Amino acid sequence: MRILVLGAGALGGYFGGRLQQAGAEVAYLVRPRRRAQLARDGLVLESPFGHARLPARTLLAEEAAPGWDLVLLTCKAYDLGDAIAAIRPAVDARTAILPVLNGLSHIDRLKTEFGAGAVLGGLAKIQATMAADGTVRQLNDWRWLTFGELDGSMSPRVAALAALGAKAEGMVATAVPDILQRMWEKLTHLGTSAIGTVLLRANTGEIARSPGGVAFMHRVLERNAAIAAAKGHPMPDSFMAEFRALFADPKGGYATSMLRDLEAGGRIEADHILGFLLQAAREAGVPEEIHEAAFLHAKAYEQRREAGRLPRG
Ligand SMILES: NC(=O)C1=CN([C@@H]2O[C@H](COP(=O)(O)OP(=O)(O)OC[C@H]3O[C@@H](n4cnc5c(N)ncnc54)[C@H](OP(=O)(O)O)[C@@H]3O)[C@@H](O)[C@H]2O)C=CC1
Ligand SMILES: CC(C)(CO)C(=O)C(=O)O
Repeated sequence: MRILVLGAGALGGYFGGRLQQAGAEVAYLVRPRRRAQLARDGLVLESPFGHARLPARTLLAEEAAPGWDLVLLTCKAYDLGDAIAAIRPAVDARTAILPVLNGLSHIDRLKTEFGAGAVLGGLAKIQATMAADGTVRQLNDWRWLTFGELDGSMSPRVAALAALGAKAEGMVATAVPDILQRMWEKLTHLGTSAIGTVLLRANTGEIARSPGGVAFMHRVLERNAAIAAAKGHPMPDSFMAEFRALFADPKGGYATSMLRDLEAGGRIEADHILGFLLQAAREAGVPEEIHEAAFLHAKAYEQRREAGRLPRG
């Protein structure tokens, strides 16, 4: 399978590297700074499933050309417009586009840009980060890449990707017939985690050990589940039980990529995740004041970051 990975950051580097190890022909569509890093050091993975240093073939946007079975889209939501422009010359009639971004609204945007038939649904349950030196670090044993056709069919192309993923160490690649439901479950999970960890600037264990912390996280979870249900995607009981337990665990050390980005003084996906959920809460008639506070907190952070007034680390 010929795979073009847009971005070689945390998720692009990790899953691209694992698929490359499994035998796929992989190239990374990157910007000049990352290209230089990859040319110098290779793609460096540090992972509980084995470290690796892989040769990485890179392309810049102006070098992109057709001939790919799959584009794995791994940018942050705030880079989606540039990423769409970068992959456009690489997409032809046979190319499937698999986005792993958190959130949901990118799916409609990609359908509008490339046609509904080109776009798969996808989500990643993983905790990974890319260090300043370009090392891609997997932070725990989460390693799930889940994807599917938006119409629910089990097509040859999703079966082929699942078969390739089955050969890869350090990842579990699963094709599912209900990817939109799974994406709503991921948004309910991530949205609750992001609202809690970003608003309170703490991981789930630190929150759970604070007075009222568990009740607060459970309230956010219930509200996000109510939003998803109003959009036609009720959360299964097993999902609610799993996440109630996770948010109640005082020993948990669970944080989000949004908190990591914010603490590093980086850009965050405030509009795409928190703004989307706030709007959805309003549409669903779900009490919105916690969503409003989380979104406002993130937007005020963006103001302060843009003004160069973040504390020096
Ligand atoms: N990290 C995690 O643990 C998880 C992340 N996610 C989601 O996955 C998505 C990706 O996150 P993550 O991998 O952490 O992000 P990163 O910031 O680590 O990686 C994104 C990469 O995309 C590259 N990129 C963006 N635009 C372009 C472009 N136009 N051309 C070439 N490269 C581009 C960036 O390159 P450059 O370095 O040049 O800016 C960057 O390296 C997000 O939506 C996130 O919410 C989901 C689950 C877990
Ligand atoms: C849900 C979670 C926390 C892990 O997959 C995530 O998506 C993120 O950190 O962005």
